[in-house]
Amino acid sequence: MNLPADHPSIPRPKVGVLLMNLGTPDGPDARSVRRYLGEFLSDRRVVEIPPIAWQPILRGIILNTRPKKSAHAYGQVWREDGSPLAAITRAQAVALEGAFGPDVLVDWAMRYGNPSIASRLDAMKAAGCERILLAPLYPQYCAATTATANDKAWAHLATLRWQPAIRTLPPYHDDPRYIAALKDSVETSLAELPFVPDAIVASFHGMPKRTLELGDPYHCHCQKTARLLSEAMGRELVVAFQSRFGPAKWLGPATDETLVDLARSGRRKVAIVAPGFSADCLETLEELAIRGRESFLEAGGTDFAYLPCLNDEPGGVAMLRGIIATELEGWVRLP
Ligand SMILES: C=CC1=C(C)c2cc3[nH]c(cc4nc(cc5[nH]c(cc1n2)c(C)c5CCC(=O)O)C(CCC(=O)O)=C4C)c(C)c3C=C
Ligand SMILES: [Fe+2]
Ligand SMILES: [Fe+2]
Repeated sequence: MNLPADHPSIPRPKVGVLLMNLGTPDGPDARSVRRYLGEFLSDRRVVEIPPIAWQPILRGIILNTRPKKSAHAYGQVWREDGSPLAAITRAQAVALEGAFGPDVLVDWAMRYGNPSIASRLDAMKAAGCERILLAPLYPQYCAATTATANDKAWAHLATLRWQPAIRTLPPYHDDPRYIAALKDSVETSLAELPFVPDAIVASFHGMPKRTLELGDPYHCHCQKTARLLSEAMGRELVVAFQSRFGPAKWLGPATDETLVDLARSGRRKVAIVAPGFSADCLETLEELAIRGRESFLEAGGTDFAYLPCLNDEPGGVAMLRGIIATELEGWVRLP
């Protein structure tokens, strides 16, 4: 007798879905930020300078100057339930609990800091998960984000005698469900504004230009997301790249300079959205919504609005449910 693979009499092992995001300090204080930045900026996927040259600069200069400044910035956006990035990623995991049926556990982890990827993989194994979907929550693939999150999981799996089966969530920069969720979210936010923007900026996190030249698809993925979102909305979007770090040449145009140029060229009412971030975080809430606003208004702009990320809003959660369900095919019977 040949039973179909999804026959109800065939027992199914438990499945884990691990949402992974970048990471964040444990507190908005210089000590915690120093520990976090030390781990983050020592990752060779993030700073591609040989350690012999980079570590003295990192330990001797950056970790002695940046933590105080960054801690102040984190303090401006910290919430009762912690760092926005961690709190929102946790809320996304909670919102997805039960979404794939009783045999699928959903949990979350951070590439740097806590909760660590290793500790959550261990918890999933202890709960009986024999199959795990690693889900780096980056719509656009970048070696400095997607690949390093997966690397960290592989490194832990390398220590296990009995490994679970593993799949990874591919980048979803051009998935129609992601583009539709972005369009709905942006249009809903725009409808609530007290002004009609002259320009809408789509700001993506930057990266060194050299990584594009070395073949990282991140820049192309960002451009494609922006094009598809612009087509879906039937409106022009101004693409820019934020969060420049260090002296090397980064992808451009830079968001801060773009905002100033827009104000000076007479586009005085601007809305800005950050489609590359699945959750609001320091880079959106402080760099865009606070500092971006200041520099735009100082340059002569009159109205500025930061439009939130998809976060744990129903549209964003439904999109995550859809793209994750696609990857679970054959592993679970979806409710
Ligand atoms: C969304 C994609 C991201 C890419 C690509 C990325 C690349 C990248 N980032 C740095 C340096 C820093 N990034 C920082 C914060 C930060 N970066 C991302 C996402 C991407 N980074 C997020 C979501 C966050 C926010 C974290 C939070 O806690 O809210 C910071 C730390 C903040 C600070 O001290 O100002 C640094 C530094 C590099 C070098 C890089 C290279 C490819
Ligand atoms: Fe970053
Ligand atoms: Fe920043």
